[in-house]
Amino acid sequence: MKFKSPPVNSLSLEFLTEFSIGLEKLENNRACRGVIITSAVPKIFSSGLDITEMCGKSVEHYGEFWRAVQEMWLRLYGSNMVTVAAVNGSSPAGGCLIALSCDYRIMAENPKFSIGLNEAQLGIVAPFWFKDTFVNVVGHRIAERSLQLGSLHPAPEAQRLGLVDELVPEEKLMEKAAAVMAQWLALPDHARQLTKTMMRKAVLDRLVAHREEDIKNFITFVSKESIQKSLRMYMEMLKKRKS
Ligand SMILES: CC/C=C\C/C=C\C/C=C\CC/C=C/CC(=O)SCCNC(=O)CCNC(=O)[C@H](O)C(C)(C)COP(=O)(O)OP(=O)(O)OC[C@H]1O[C@@H](n2cnc3c(N)ncnc32)[C@H](O)[C@@H]1OP(=O)(O)O
Repeated sequence: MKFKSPPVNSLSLEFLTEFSIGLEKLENNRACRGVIITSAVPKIFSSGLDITEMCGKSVEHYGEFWRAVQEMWLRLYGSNMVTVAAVNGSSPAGGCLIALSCDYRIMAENPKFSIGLNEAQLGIVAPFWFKDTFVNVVGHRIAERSLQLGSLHPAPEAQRLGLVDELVPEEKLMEKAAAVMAQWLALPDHARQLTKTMMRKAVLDRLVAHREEDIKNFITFVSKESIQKSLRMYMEMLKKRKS
């Protein structure tokens, strides 16, 4: 799957819906045992959740948007397929969540590309299931420091921390992703799938059990004037940085 929503592959409601439908189709296709996720937009894997979806919209819209974010994660993190992220550009916040939800992460070895859960920098809080996914990849201490600081880690640092599994030159990224996929697909599906479920079930079940509460929390949180102000200021900062 190649993300192609210029300029920055931000995860809008429409993008998330299409992504989830795409994953569902592949999941239901018995001929498909694995998926490599990458981007067709130069230098950007995904800029994370589309901030405009969280600014100045109705309570109903926030609820629909957050349900779509949850749905995408439940499908990807809970997928029976082998999932490999070929991270060919920067990948903050929700973009990082997508990579973290895969079975294996390969990143282009460009120090200008960064990845991480930077929510704290926007004045917002990564939800518990973002945090759980992160902890499952890098461990508690690294996740705690990185989340509190809202760190975006340049590719070499991301590899040192275990946030990505390996770095390769950008031109070799897809070749390497295909080799990793072949290695993972060499195992019997049932054994690999049951193992994956065993490792991820508790974290998936926790969101399933608290899904409606999580949506309510998101709506309450994002509707606060102080949070709206932080998000607006962040968008302005992005625009200023450009000019
Ligand atoms: C106690 C707690 C209780 C309850 C909690 C419950 C819920 C939790 C609540 C909230 C959690 C919400 C979780 C959010 C996770 C996220 O994903 S937030 C998004 C974070 N993303 C970012 O910080 C990335 C921001 N973007 C960038 O850093 C750069 O744009 C990037 C490095 C990706 C690319 O740089 P560059 O190539 O230079 O491009 P530009 O910066 O010029 O951007 C081009 C245009 O795109 C717009 N844009 C960029 N990112 C986004 C985005 N994420 N959403 C919307 N729009 C974006 C940018 O403004 C430019 O627009 P313009 O051309 O100026 O119109």
